[in-house]
Amino acid sequence: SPLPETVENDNASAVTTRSIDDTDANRVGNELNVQTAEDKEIAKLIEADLFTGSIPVCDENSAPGRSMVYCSGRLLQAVMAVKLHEDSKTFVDRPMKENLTGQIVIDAFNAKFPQNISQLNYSDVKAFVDEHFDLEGQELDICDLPDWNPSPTLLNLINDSKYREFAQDLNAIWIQLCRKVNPMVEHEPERFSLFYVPYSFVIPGGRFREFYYWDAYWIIKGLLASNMTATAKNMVLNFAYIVEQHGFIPNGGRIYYLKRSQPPLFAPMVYEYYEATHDIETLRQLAPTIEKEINFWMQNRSVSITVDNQNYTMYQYRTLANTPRPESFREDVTTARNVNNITEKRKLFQNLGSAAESGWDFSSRWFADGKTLSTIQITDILPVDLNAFICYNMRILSFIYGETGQTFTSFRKNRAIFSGDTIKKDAWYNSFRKFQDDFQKMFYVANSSGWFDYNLKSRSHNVDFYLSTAVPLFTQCYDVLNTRMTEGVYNMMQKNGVFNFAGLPTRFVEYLDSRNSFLGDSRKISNIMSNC
Ligand SMILES: OC[C@H]1O[C@H](O[C@H]2O[C@H](CO)[C@@H](O)[C@H](O)[C@H]2O)[C@H](O)[C@@H](O)[C@@H]1O
Repeated sequence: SPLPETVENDNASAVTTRSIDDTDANRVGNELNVQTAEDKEIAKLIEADLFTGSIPVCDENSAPGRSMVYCSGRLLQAVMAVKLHEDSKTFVDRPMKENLTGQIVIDAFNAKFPQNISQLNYSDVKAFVDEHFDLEGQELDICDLPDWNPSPTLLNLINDSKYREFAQDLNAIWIQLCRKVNPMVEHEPERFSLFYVPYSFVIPGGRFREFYYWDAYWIIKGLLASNMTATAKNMVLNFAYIVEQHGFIPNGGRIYYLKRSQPPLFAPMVYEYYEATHDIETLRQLAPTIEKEINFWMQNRSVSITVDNQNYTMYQYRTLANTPRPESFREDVTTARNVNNITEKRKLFQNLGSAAESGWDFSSRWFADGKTLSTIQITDILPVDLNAFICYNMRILSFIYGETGQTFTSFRKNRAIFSGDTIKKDAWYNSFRKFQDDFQKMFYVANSSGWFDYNLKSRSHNVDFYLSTAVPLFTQCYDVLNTRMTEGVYNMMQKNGVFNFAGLPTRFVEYLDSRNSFLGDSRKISNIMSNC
């Protein structure tokens, strides 16, 4: 049966009353040292060789000196087998103590514990980890947001008192969520799973102590509404720094996210920032980095398919990593408990990681049977939302090059010869127009009046309602003059009862496993809808 992920502490308000290193419930783990029959079974599954011949979530190339601690290996397995912490993420967020490196810690661990992982006990592993690791989150400093204002003008102008108070409450949360990476992470990266970034930023909060890629888009929109343009700029510059370091933006700010991203919203972030500030210098500086980021998706997440004799290039959430996610290691191994074949197990781990890349995590949208997590098959799916975001990126890139673009360089045979940015503006616009047409043919199902995911195996659309159907409206990946179509989409949503709630449902389904389920964390997608 599907195993819900740990969700406690998973919201920003959880941080309002505690300090950064007071991570309460996560500390408990298996403290009573009582191993149930199920714990023993899981420990056996965890000790199996899940790494030889696999693609781990990070390795010595991408995370030298610490991949063997945070991404794979016996210590990670031992911590998960004894259930050291209630939340698997806690361990992989703990820095190694001063003067230690991954190799030193692993050598010490292997010397002390040569026996099988499933024979280890909680107290011994806990003593070892406490001796070699600091508490989670200690490498992040709490910071001040110099552009924070307790009473931003724009928010005070909201007429409806409930919305106004809500916006003001939200504004008050920013100061609690400011983090800056401690300089020791830059100087001794081998001790940490955290990435160094140069500027302060706003985190989602709770167990999410680091930056998250797609969260940052909505955080930045909120900051801009609070007139915090300097903080918004810092966040955008951090992402640019990350793209220059890694060639893409990982899911979140830690090395165990190095093999997957999240919905591509870097260009939209910069666009929002530019619309609010008209800071053309920053736009000019960031344009090549934005292009680099979108090229990551084009080179690593595209798929060519032929439908009705027409060739298409579309995009997928699809990590290559095929080992359990370190921050959800126990959970992933448990999900795969009934899968014995190692190839099938790896396929399942790859699908779990790919679902995490979608930002929706474990939506029934990805399940072959619509209800069971272990039937997850996202790598067989072309998702509407991702492709609509790619479409948006192309359009924004054309816009950016239009803004930053100069003039022509010379006249030749009475024709102006354009160079650089102006050519890029046209090239990206042409890509956008072509993709917009292909997108429409690929995803729009006229009988169901909406855009729906396409399954590459069954070669059919999933016409169940999901709020992802609204993303093309937001990114305008359709012919905006076709009002009959957009009215049709609106009526389809109304018929489905989508507007009968205070928020918008992500999906109508009983399977409530994850954060992004029905009326759970539909906040991001709801915001998309309210912007249409
Ligand atoms: O630890 C489990 C998963 O947690 C993250 O996903 C959820 O939180 C993110 C931060 O708020 C959010 O961006 C995402 O939409 C949520 O589903 C993380 O992003 C996952 O990769 C991770 O496996």
